[in-house]
Amino acid sequence: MIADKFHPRGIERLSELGHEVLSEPSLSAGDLPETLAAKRPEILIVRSTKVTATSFEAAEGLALVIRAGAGVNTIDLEAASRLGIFVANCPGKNAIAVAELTMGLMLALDRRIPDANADLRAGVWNKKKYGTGRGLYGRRLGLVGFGSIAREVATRALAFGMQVRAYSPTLTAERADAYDVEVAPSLDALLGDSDVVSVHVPYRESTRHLIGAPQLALMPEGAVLVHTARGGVVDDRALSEAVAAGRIRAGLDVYEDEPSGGKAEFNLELRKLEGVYGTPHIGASTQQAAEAIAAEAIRIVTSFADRGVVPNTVNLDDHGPARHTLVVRHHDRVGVLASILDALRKHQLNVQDMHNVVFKGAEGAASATIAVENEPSADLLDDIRAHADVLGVDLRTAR
Ligand SMILES: NC(=O)C1=CN([C@@H]2O[C@H](COP(=O)(O)OP(=O)(O)OC[C@H]3O[C@@H](n4cnc5c(N)ncnc54)[C@H](O)[C@@H]3O)[C@@H](O)[C@H]2O)C=CC1
Ligand SMILES: O=C(O)CCC(=O)C(=O)O
Repeated sequence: MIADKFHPRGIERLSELGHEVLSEPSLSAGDLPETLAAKRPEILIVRSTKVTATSFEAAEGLALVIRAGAGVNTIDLEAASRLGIFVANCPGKNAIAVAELTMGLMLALDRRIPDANADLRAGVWNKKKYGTGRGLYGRRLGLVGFGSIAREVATRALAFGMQVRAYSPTLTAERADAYDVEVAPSLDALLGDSDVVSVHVPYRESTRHLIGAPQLALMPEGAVLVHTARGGVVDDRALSEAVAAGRIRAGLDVYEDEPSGGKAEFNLELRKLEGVYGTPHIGASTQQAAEAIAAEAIRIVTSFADRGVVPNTVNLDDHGPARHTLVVRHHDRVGVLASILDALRKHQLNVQDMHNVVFKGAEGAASATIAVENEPSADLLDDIRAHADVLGVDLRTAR
């Protein structure tokens, strides 16, 4: 079931691949639980439609939710994990589109293109007022976050001759170097030393109001904030005050309280300020991005439907508590794995992760790698070794 707008060719392709596709482009988050309960899809694809705990609880048979985009803050990941439902996204596939809009907002702010155009449409030639842009060349751009989108912005800003610095808690000098970008020592240092700040971090509890009044106060007089990440990362009220005071200007694609549908009334005061240029969350909305997102969503559906493997999962405990891994080499015969698991059960050892590979050749041997929650005892290792079809057992422990 696709509970949002999706590329028509993507829908066709899913049908060609033999999937029964139910397209519900105008379904609201409120209607989702009932529709999921009635239609019982195995896979749900969403864009902006919120998937709440109520939806997950109503969706019997649902195994996978695909976010046809990057941010997953509209999906209740805890509820999904509690019910054993995979959630995957399409990372990086709309990054170029967002980077292009970011550059558009930067240029629009510098040359005041929207106002100049509005005046021109109204029959006013005002070269005097609009011929005052400072130019982007040589200006300092500060990127908050350095993921897929920020890197695409960096490439484009460097081509404009800007000096680019970035702050992310995980950014190393080596990685920044590869992109000709400098690392800022802290968010505060970046904000205090940039002519343009562009925000590219996900929304989470820890990034809520990452840019609030104290951070905005650090930005130099006349600086510009571009925000295409997610409503809530910037404190819109504090931003309103800073812009209304004439200290900074802003280019925005996302807002704290924005409609999730395609068309709605939107009366946020912030959008009326002269120092703000805004777009209605269209960062990802190019044909190219829609095609790339649809292709990635189809890849995920195919992998899951054919092999049960979900690429790009965002709710798996990848670095789970398992420190101990058993590597059991065994004859590739029916029942051997069941016997190994039986031994683990007898010793009350919980499996965290498991996979089995088969060696090439006629006399089949295989190897099972089993990550377990607690340290296996010597008795357990002996029990497994005692099995006639077990060729060897090793215990690996992460340091
Ligand atoms: N306007 C639009 O239409 C779109 C908006 N987005 C938003 O942009 C966000 C970023 O997208 P990507 O670059 O693709 O994600 P990404 O996951 O590739 O990069 C996120 C970056 O943020 C950094 N980060 C996390 N917490 C941070 C913090 N407290 N301070 C500084 N850096 C921090 C991470 O280290 C990483 O470098 C998405 O989560 C989504 O909310 C994404 C696509 C379209
Ligand atoms: O699908 C959209 O238009 C929103 C894209 C977005 O915000 C994201 O990918 O995180």
